[in-house]
Amino acid sequence: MDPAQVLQTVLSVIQSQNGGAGVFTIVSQCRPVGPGRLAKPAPAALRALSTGAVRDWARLFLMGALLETCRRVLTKVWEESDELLWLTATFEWSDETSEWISYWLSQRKVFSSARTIEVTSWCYGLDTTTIEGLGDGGMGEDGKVSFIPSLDKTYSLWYKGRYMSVRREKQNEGSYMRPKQVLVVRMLSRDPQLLRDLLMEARREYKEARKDVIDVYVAEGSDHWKHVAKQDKRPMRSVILDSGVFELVLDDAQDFLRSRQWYADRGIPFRRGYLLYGAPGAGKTSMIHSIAGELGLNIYILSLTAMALDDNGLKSLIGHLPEACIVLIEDIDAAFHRGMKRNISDPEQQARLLAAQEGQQDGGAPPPGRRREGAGHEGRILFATTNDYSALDPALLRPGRLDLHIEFHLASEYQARELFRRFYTAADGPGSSETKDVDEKGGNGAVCTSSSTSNVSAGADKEAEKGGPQAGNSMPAVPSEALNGLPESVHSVYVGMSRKTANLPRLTVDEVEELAERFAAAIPPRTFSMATLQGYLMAYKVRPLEAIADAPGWVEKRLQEKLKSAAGSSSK
Ligand SMILES: Nc1ncnc2c1ncn2[C@@H]1O[C@H](COP(=O)(O)OP(=O)(O)OP(=O)(O)O)[C@@H](O)[C@H]1O
Repeated sequence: MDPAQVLQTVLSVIQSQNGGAGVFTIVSQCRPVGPGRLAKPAPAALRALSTGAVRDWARLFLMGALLETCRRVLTKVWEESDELLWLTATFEWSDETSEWISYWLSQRKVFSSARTIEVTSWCYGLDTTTIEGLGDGGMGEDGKVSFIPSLDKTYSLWYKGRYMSVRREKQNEGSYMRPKQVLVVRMLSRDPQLLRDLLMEARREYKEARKDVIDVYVAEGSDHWKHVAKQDKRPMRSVILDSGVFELVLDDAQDFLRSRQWYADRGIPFRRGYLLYGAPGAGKTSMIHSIAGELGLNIYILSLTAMALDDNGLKSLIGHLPEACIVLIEDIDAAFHRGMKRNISDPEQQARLLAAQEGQQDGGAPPPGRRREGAGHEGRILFATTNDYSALDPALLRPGRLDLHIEFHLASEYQARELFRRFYTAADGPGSSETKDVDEKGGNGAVCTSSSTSNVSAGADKEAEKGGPQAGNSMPAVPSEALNGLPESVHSVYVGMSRKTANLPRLTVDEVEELAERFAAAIPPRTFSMATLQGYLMAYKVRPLEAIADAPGWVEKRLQEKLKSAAGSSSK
């Protein structure tokens, strides 16, 4: 028998048993075997449209509709109950708030007991967990590694007696279709205060853990600041400047940060810009880092030469800055010197944008979720540095753009003496106590006139830092003439000191003072940069007496080199 016929028969039987409830129709795709065709398909098709069949279709349809409705109702109820029962907060992974939560988590048991975790030696600005035994394994600073939540993994824990979950996941909502990562925190509670408490607690712990460090970010693309370094705060006293310069800038910046209302009342844009210019290696960058530490602000470095940014890109980057931070543009002359054409259209616009100022004013309102601190502490401070003041576009120098222009000079006698003194004073030794007042000091601080400095080749520093023939920790006998006139105690400290104990010689304050005087007397003022002097002393790390003895020869050699290079460049 034709298989189709067999099937047809079976189905007819089923249909008759069902009283016509289920109707199945088969249209044979097979070619008829015999001369006859498939037994009358037309009645089957007609049967499919019979009253019973229509009723069955309707039933089927109704059942489907019912199921779908149930599904939707349940989903809605679930969503509603979710809203009712849970608190949910989403943190952008690239935002600092995520770091607060990650750090807070890292201090909880959840990470020590988790079976899946992401480990990185890159600290994301965090000192989270130390794994013992990794200290010498090159895994992060002091063997510290960061534990961060794994992607798409949910971590559960209890907060103030409430169940809470944390999940790091990707969302396809990032700009330019880049998926963005978020940290989703959920709490089984109806009290939103709980979430605020968590946030405050996480922030407090995070800030406490980081009170001695600052973060450095660089611009990446037009909408992202990449964390590149975590630095210990540089003590103010380690930057030796002419009297009053550091204090002038620090006081001004502190005053600015406290004056938001003052600016608002007078309709003056809340911004402050400083231009540090002058000799290379004079301490411009060092001062900015130290001031950032004093103000507790992170540094955002904008490299205008390295990035092909147009107006919009720059605005967008500025819009992605936290409201309280330091923006640093190094070598601003390279980006905007006279006559140089950038993508950014007019110089006025350049200056406005370079001031890296209020997002609102430039139309670049900070996106939601950016850090907002107490109103009194908000404010971005711009530092721009240059070695070539005269090359700057006048638009950048107009009043109201970069408010204070501070000139940095080559080392004065005072600076040379202070450098020596601090170099050879043990941090915990007798010389570490309050430094004495020194009579001779440099200029009066902020200078707005043109620079009269001469540049020193950076190569000099490098050579000295490499150590040259004298570098190293070996302790040859100190030339006796270097000891002439020095107190006995000093002799005993240096002569025959073993390599092992040759960390930092113990000298009394007076002894260091005396040596520092002699060093400063050997260095002609305003001739070498502080970086150059530091490089020289590095080669005599634990040999201050030799540093003094060799200084005249070194100065002579350097001066001759300078003369030669000056003659070479003038003959060209
Ligand atoms: N005034 C200073 N006090 C203490 N150290 C200094 C001083 N100036 C320079 N140094 C040391 O010299 C090195 C270079 O200094 P820094 O980068 O701050 O100079 P700079 O003026 O920014 O140079 P450039 O203009 O070339 O960028 C650093 O290691 C720093 O510690």
